Amino acid sequence: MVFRNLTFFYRIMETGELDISSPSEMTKVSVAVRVRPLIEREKKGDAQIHWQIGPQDLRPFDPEAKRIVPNSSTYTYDHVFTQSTQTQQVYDKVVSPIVKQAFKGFNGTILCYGQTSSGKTHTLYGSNDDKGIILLFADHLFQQIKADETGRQYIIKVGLIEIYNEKVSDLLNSYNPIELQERDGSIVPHGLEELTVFDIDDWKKVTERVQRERKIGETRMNKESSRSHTILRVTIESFDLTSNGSFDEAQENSEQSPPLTTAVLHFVDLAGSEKQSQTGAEGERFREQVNINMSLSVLSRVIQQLSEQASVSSFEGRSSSNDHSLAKAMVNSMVRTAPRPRFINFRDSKLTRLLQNSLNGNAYISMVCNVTIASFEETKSTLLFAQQAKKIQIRPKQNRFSTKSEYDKKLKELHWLRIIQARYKEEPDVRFNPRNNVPNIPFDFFPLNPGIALSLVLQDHHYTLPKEPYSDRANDKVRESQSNPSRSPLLSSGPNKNPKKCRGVKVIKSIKKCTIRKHGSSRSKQGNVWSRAKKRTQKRAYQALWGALFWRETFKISGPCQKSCQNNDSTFGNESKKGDQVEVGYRCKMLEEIILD
Ligand SMILES: Nc1ncnc2c1ncn2[C@@H]1O[C@H](COP(=O)(O)OP(=O)(O)OP(=O)(O)O)[C@@H](O)[C@H]1O
Repeated sequence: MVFRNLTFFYRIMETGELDISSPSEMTKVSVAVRVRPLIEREKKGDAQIHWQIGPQDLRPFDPEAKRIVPNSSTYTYDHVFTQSTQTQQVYDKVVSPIVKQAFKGFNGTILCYGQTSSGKTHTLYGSNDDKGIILLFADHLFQQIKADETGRQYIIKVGLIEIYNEKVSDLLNSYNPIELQERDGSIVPHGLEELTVFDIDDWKKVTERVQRERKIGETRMNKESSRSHTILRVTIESFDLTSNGSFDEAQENSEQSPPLTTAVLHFVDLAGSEKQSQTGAEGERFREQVNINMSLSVLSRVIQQLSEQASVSSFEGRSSSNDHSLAKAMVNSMVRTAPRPRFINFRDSKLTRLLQNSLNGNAYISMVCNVTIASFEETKSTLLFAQQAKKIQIRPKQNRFSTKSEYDKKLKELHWLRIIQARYKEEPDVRFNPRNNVPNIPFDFFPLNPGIALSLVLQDHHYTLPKEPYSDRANDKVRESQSNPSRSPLLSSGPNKNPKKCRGVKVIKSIKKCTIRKHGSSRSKQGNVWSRAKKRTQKRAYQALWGALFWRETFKISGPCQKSCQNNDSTFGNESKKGDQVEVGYRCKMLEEIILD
């Protein structure tokens, strides 16, 4: 045990890298400090140098005496990046190990922290001559997917959450409000609509939107200061389709590659803490500043509580592995007297509530603390925060799914997405400039809600799936399974053991009805709620209209339904010929599932 720990320790000392090769081990948050170059404002103001940068540390520097402050503390971190470092180097050391783990189903969080104008946004979003982490991540992600020769399939979804004045909203979807709900002990952003991205071009379109929609404002310290915290949430789902869609066969290989894993990555761009005297904020800017500072001080408190908790549990860990009774008694008495926080104040701000799952240990965390050597107090405060964060212990778990129904559900989603992708590939403009008299539909109306789209398209008709909707290696498997219904992951075959009522035709809505439908109408008579509800309705109608056109082209109309399922009392499949049985069963099943969604 001692030997293993020592090896682990030396590996960190040698490489300076976070070791996340053995996921069951408790590990620590990886903390890096990035020093930005002096900016125009500082150069003009004859800024003085207050910090000396070492290979892995920073020390206070006396600009008058031109030497390190005697007897001062040394602040040491996993990595220290100097003014000349490009973000690519930051990415390789800090983010890349987390992304590699995400491909195996482990969550990750990359958090940029620092005072206002210290370089957080630059690190995440970059500039013309220095690509930011978000774009470097996308390159890495799609390269890795392309290079995967195991036949695994991936679904990538992106959402953008903004916390502005303690209000949480969906930045890519008309600022719809997001509610933070607790489900099975995890915090879920309820109401967040994630976009599916298929390639790097999609990704660039999303990040352009992010840059446009982020709330920025000018202060004395920064011309483009973030006025909100933004969290880019990326979900990577990966499937093993090598077993021809058969869950049992996939399970057999599950040790090396589980049939279905999912990982959530958060890229957090925090607004920087600010002093009113420095920024000169007034009115709305001042209100924003108060909220930013409040949520950051809660974050600091939470980080401190978690680090105290980690010290207590490491005492406990040592005491249990030590057999010497006197030493054990001493350590136990220290543990009893050590300050153990009764609870962690996650609920005190929306930011900490949203990051609760990650900070609580179920995610690999890397923090990039941005500083400038031109300021003493602000940089010291960031360095102290980073020291606390270093102590937090984490033990992420692999998110793997093990039930057949979860697997089948995901396969079906993958199938739908592939159809959309194939359609989109043939005609890239269709996603952004749909034709057929539909005015410009903003990007966030995609991917369309298949339930609404189908409900419109299927009003009078039944449709058959195109025979060859797409062509690539993994999709051949799906096609193969379609031609062999007994192995199909998507279609039900043979006599239906649990016949259900066909509800498809009954619940279909017309476009008109959909347009006038009001969401949240129970509270709709009061001010904002009404207009928000109206906005959503309008969006949904657009979505539906466009969806109808989209699907009408994708699916072939096979004429009005002549089959027994048109009658609401009948059960699907029972009275059809053998050849029809699968088709009708699938159609009805799909309708029922999607419309009730
Ligand atoms: N590594 C860097 N190289 C070159 N310029 C940088 C670097 N980091 C930051 N800057 C410049 O410093 C200024 C402030 O950076 P940025 O807006 O990223 O700060 P911030 O921490 O996000 O500030 P705020 O909290 O106010 O939003 C910008 O002009 C940016 O271009």
